[in-house]
Amino acid sequence: MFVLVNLKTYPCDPIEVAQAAADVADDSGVRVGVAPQAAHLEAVAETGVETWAQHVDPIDYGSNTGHTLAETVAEAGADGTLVNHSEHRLKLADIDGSVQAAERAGLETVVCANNPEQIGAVTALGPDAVAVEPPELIGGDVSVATADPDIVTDAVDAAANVDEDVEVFCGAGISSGDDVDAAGDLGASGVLLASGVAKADDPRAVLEDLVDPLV
Ligand SMILES: O=C(CO)COP(=O)(O)O
Repeated sequence: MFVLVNLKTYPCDPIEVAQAAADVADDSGVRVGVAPQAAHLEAVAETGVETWAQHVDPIDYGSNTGHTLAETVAEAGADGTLVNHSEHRLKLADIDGSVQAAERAGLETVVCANNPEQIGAVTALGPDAVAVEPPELIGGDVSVATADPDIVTDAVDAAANVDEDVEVFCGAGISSGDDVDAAGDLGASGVLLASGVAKADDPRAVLEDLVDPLV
């Protein structure tokens, strides 16, 4: 299982979380990544943690203002990028362009989607993974695997029907090792989470609990 922590724009210390995630990954052997804001990518990558961007734009070098270029994200030390997060939704053509830009720059890709139908559509674009995150459960305290297990199993089936090589993650409301375990039982090979770590008083303790069933 891959545990990918999206820091969004929460007012946490990205370096503290990144250092804790790097230590927890080292100690447990579990794959743990951190997705900070673009301005924090370089500092987060310097901790040694697997570092992910929250977004890249469907652009190339040149006359683009206020955009995020995949190559610059990779040079800052990122290993991968989210695309089409529910809080940064793109048109299908732009999701395709962002995935292509990420691949051009050597970044791994996780394309997010709201439901199994969208998972099928974005799987066809050939990312490394897709992630189903029901928007109504994001930021809540009930995990998607508990609140709506069918969404996860249907997403796994929808992706497999299009391309069995594309991994399926799930996210929303995940905050404990039990939630990670339940997601794995439903067929997910990774989880995306944010508030459970970013808003925690002790992010290191939450990270340790998240990986506990995987050790
Ligand atoms: O959007 C998410 C991860 O990208 C999920 O957020 P929460 O973990 O806060 O529900």
